[in-house]
Amino acid sequence: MKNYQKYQRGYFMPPCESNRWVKKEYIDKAPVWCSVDLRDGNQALIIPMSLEEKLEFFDLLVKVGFKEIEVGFPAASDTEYEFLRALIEQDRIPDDVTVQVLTQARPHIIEKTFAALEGCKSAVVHLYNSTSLAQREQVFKKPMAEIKALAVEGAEMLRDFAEKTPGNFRFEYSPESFTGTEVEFALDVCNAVIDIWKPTAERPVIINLPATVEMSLPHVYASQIEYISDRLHCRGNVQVSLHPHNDRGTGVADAELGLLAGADRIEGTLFGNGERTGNVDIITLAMNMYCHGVDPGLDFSDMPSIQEVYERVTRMHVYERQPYAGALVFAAFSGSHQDAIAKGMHYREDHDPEHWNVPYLPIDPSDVGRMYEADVIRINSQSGKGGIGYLLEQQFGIDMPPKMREDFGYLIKGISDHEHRELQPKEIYEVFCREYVNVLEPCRVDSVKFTERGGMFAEVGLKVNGVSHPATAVGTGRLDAVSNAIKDSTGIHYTLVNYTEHAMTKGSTSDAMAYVGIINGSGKIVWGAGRHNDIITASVNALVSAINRRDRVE
Ligand SMILES: CC(=O)SCCNC(=O)CCNC(=O)[C@H](O)C(C)(C)COP(=O)(O)OP(=O)(O)OC[C@H]1O[C@@H](n2cnc3c(N)ncnc32)[C@H](O)[C@@H]1OP(=O)(O)O
Ligand SMILES: CC(C)C(=O)C(=O)O
Repeated sequence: MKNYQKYQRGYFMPPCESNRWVKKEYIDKAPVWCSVDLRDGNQALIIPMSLEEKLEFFDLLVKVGFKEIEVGFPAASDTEYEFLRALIEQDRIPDDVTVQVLTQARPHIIEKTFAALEGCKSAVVHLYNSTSLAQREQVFKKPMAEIKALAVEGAEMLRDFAEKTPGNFRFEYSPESFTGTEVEFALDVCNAVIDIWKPTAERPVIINLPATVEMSLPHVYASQIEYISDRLHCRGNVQVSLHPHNDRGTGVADAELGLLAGADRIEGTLFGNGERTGNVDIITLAMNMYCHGVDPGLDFSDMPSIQEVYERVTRMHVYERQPYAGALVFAAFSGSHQDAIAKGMHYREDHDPEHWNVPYLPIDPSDVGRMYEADVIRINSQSGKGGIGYLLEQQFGIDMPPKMREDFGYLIKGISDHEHRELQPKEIYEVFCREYVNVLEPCRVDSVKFTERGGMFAEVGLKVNGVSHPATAVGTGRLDAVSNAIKDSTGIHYTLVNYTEHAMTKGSTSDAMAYVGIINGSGKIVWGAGRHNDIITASVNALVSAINRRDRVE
């Protein structure tokens, strides 16, 4: 990367300190949200949305709860124009939703914009012109005064057209390329526009300060916002709006620090679609507030359907690691994360079900329509006993003793490692059943009869390789008696060290599951499990399974 000297910082710091925002800790109330998916998002697509697709997306935005929606640039194309006409003529704009349209400061474009708005009950008309040093020098080739005049003339045209067009119109002005504009100049232009529009409490004006291209660290942007916000004319009747892009990957930080710096409103898109690296992702912003306990005023509780519509109509793909929405953002493959999540979920159930504080999961996946079963604990060679055991417990009601979880964990990791793939819960369950449960060859017990004779006496109908080995013995309990009988009759050496059992809680079954651990001839612990609707049979099967598996563990 030898060409770095080609670049220089192109932003402008405010002329005096503006950093009160630093002392604020978090965003304590939702801003006014404006979706620009149908305009900025749309103008960045390889194939812009069709009219039908825009209608479907509009309905989705309304459902999510947006009250301000930039529906397009009606002078740009027939589709943009017709889309706004369809919204108006088909009466598809709910009373509590305001549509917004974008226009350049050019008479024929403004005229066409107002023509498209005919019959619209209320709208925000959004005027922009670029004010940056680079655009003044290279694109418009005009000095500051002429650029300001362009804004002023545009503002006057909007005012005049609004006066003669029926409807309730509010105005928005963007000094486009704000981040490359001298801050005092941006302020001067914005104030000149405000002076023309004369905002009132009933008809406030929006001043939108876009990070058209992100050029600085987010704290610089925040300082610029605070400087301007403090000095705007009629500030009480002006909404300061932000429109961050994401060129440096810090669009969300721009928006958040900008809100701390005094902004009232955010323009952005779902999943951060938009020009180049995109507009700020409103889902991330809203969910960041949500997980600080602040109501964002937007509803993302059915993220999978939102994503489905978005991907279909934009032909974009939601990245697997996209905050709050990506397919993998709640997934834990690694053992220590899974273990902590499993323990955290149990802790929550037992101690504080009202609140969420589960390690590694900043929000409860079910709040955005994601499933614990499918989305959280996922098994591959990085996984551990905690997660694997938790998965079997949650999905199949298998609650192994801790030491057996370890044994099974290594078995599953090994399979995933050798096959080099993720294992699905059902496969894991099948391995568990195949490997441990009711392993009844070469030994099997077909019948047991217990009587009390100075201890528990067992008569065991034992078969080894299909040959009957009737056996009897006394023990301290039923399982001990059966175990002694098997040992005496077969000469197999082992020590029974662990026994647990539980009723199966998943599925419509009255089965019991029993687990037995024995120490084999090499001094290693070997596990077996037994499943049956009779608890004694389940426990005998668990013992026999462990005995039959004893040579599998070296
Ligand atoms: C940062 C943003 O996202 S801004 C929004 C950008 N979005 C879009 O541009 C999508 C929609 N745009 C379009 O469809 C077209 O550009 C139209 C219909 C608006 C205009 O089309 P055309 O006039 O054919 O072409 P074009 O956009 O190249 O016009 C450039 C001219 O407009 C001027 N211009 C550009 N922006 C503005 C503005 N905001 N206000 C006034 N004049 C402007 C340029 O200086 C240039 O002037 P010149 O003809 O004297 O050289
Ligand atoms: C029109 C303006 C707000 C814009 O889209 C931008 O600056 O990115």
